[in-house]
Amino acid sequence: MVEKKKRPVVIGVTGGSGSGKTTVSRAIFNQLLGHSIMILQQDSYYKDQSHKTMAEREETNYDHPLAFDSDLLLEHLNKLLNYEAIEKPVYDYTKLNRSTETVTQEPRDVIILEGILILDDKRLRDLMDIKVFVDTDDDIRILRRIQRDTKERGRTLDEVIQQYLETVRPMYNQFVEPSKRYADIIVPEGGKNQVAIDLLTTKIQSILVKHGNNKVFNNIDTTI
Ligand SMILES: Nc1ncnc2c1ncn2[C@@H]1O[C@H](COP(=O)(O)OP(=O)(O)O)[C@@H](O)[C@H]1O
Ligand SMILES: Nc1ccn([C@@H]2O[C@H](COP(=O)(O)O)[C@@H](O)[C@H]2O)c(=O)n1
Repeated sequence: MVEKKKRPVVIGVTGGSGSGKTTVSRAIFNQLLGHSIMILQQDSYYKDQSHKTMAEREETNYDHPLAFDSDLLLEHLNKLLNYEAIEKPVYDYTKLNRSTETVTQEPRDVIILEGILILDDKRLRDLMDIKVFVDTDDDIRILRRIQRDTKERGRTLDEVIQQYLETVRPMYNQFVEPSKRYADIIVPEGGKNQVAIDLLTTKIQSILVKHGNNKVFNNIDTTI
């Protein structure tokens, strides 16, 4: 009998900033802990800005597709699909730049690709087995963002509001929300939507079997 070539399963999780993408991705990750699984965040692939001054970096539109090194992300995703390890970039929010360090990411059977603009890029979309859009009202998302950016990213309320009005909201309307049409599943209530998480994990397990990955692995590396 000819043995089927194994192929990892790719789940794309998108939605606006603060919608609950990370929470949903972690919920799926935790529910599939027995499998070989990883989360790849689009945020790690913000373009290198070493040639820019700090003032110039503050001017960057971080919600536009051109802010990301999508070619590198695509190259890495293709490597992971071939069961090759990647040197994942590390983003440093304090420097508004990619760090000089990289992290070795070993391939896994389940790849959760998470980020605001992953469904906007057809090349990435075409590699996904399941496309998920986490749908959360704008007012909830901005409130979450204010909390996160003032507590964890050292930004003032005025800065958060200005960035939201100048780039986050218009880019969401132009690129993120329209990408919802490509989603297989739209998840309201994000990580708290246990029915959606259960349905997704069951579907992932059935695709794993179809892709020749019917073994349950011990998760050696649980770093995200
Ligand atoms: N369904 C939910 N109910 C309440 N709080 C939530 C829910 N989903 C996410 N959060 C909280 O909202 C914040 C943003 O969620 P996160 O998953 O990081 O969003 P994203 O990755 O889309 O920016 C986090 O503090 C998280 O704990
Ligand atoms: N230097 C940066 C880089 C990114 N952002 C914001 O992050 C958001 C995406 O991440 P989420 O976890 O919130 O989805 C995006 O909306 C960028 O505006 C930033 O503020 N500064």
